[in-house]
Amino acid sequence: MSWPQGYGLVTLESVDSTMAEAARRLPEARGPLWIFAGVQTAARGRRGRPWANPPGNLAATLLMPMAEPPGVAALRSFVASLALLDAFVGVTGRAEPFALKWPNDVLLNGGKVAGILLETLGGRGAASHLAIGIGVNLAAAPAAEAVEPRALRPTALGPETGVVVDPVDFLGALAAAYARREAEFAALGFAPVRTAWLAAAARIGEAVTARTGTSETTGTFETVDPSGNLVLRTPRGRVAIAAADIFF
Ligand SMILES: O=C(O)CCCC[C@@H]1SC[C@@H]2NC(=O)N[C@@H]21
Repeated sequence: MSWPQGYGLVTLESVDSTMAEAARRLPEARGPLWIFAGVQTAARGRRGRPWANPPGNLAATLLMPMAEPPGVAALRSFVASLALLDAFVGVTGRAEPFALKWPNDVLLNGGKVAGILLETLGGRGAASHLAIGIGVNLAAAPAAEAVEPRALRPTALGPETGVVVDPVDFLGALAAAYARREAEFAALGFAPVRTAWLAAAARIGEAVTARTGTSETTGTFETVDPSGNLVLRTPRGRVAIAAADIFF
């Protein structure tokens, strides 16, 4: 495995959550650090949901120093989802079964194969680090009944494609892809990331529903704007949504 220069790596057999481990390692964190675990006993997903982590799946968090304002740093969820897409294409040799779902899920044949959880950490007043947690269903997916009623069907790379990948090998592909995408983001900003993300986006031009805690908005998925917001065309006009769960 060729590991990207400047990125540290911690490998753990078992941990509660690589997100919790990232928070514990914050005091001694210097540059970007990947934290990989073979097993997680208390993995968490977006919006406080539990995340199933059977053995053979990838669980990792990238702890990144964060120099920009939170809104810009958060665009790394698009950087990370593109890196995941690159890694999937690299290990399978196929691009067409994969797509990206706003804000940062990766789909395989329309099912969810990977999720990303972004958290800010540290600092007094302003956060000093970003923790990018990545879970990939390589070997097994949770049962459909284990996810929310309208959520996408979970799927896993091995059972769906016949491509069996060891989590450590996948991490190598992901870390290399992330380093390339991060370098592009640092040099050129969000524009090329946005263009590449939109080229792989699921359901552009189709009706989707965005659910925030209290309300739902249904509209045609037009684009993702230069701030990373989801843009829906609705009977009331165009609506830009910063954070929501999307249902197809
Ligand atoms: O809800 C989602 O789609 C995001 C899932 C993120 C899961 C990963 S697994 C590695 C890291 N550790 C955690 O506890 N969660 C993230």
